[in-house]
Amino acid sequence: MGNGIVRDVVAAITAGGRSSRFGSDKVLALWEGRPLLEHVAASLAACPLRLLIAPPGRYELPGWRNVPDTRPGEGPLAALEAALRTAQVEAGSIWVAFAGVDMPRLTPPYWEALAQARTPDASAILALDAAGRPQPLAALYHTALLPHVTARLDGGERRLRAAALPELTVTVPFHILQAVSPDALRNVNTPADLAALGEAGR
Ligand SMILES: Nc1nc2c(ncn2[C@@H]2O[C@H](COP(=O)(O)OP(=O)(O)OP(=O)(O)O)[C@@H](O)[C@H]2O)c(=O)[nH]1
Ligand SMILES: [Mg+2]
Repeated sequence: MGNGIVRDVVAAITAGGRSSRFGSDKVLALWEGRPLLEHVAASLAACPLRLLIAPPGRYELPGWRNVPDTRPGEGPLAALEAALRTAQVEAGSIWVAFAGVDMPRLTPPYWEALAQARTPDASAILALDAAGRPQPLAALYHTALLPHVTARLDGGERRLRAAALPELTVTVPFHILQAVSPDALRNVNTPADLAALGEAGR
């Protein structure tokens, strides 16, 4: 990954959604001739441990370990719990780069910019979008958050933005990310979103 700055991060792509707005499985939808899943995976290819959070056997991604949901069908916050748990078991206390499958414009420099924003106290690093809102997908989460995430899930919470503790979260300004990785936060929810993605590198 570029200068290798995020080699100490575990990669996790969450791909267990229903694609209900897309109308067919968006994980395998093609952009520039390759499935969305492969674009996101390419942005994290340098991470030594790579996890694909999805139902067993649904997708094959060489070099990526399939990790089933601990709470199947319960959404991306539950998928983050599965990712943090596996990362902790395999690698101990560590950062996890957590990505949606539907963000094909993510790049290694995007993740490097988040990684550079890490501080000793922080447990989440979130990008700010153009409107200044923190983005819970395509973010870094530390395994230290696992008890908090589990407790929120046990309490009925399902929103991914409940994962980060505000006082322990670092945000990265939109303009910094836009400079190194244009349109990295573009998210494909509908076929129209896919058509509007444009061309890589622009
Ligand atoms: N592992 C796992 N991933 C999920 C789950 N629900 C959503 N995701 C993933 O979370 C990311 C963001 O979710 P959405 O954009 O809402 O995707 P989606 O749920 O497939 O799409 P909609 O049905 O249209 O909401 C995508 O990468 C999804 O695949 C789940 O229950 N388990
Ligand atoms: Mg959804």
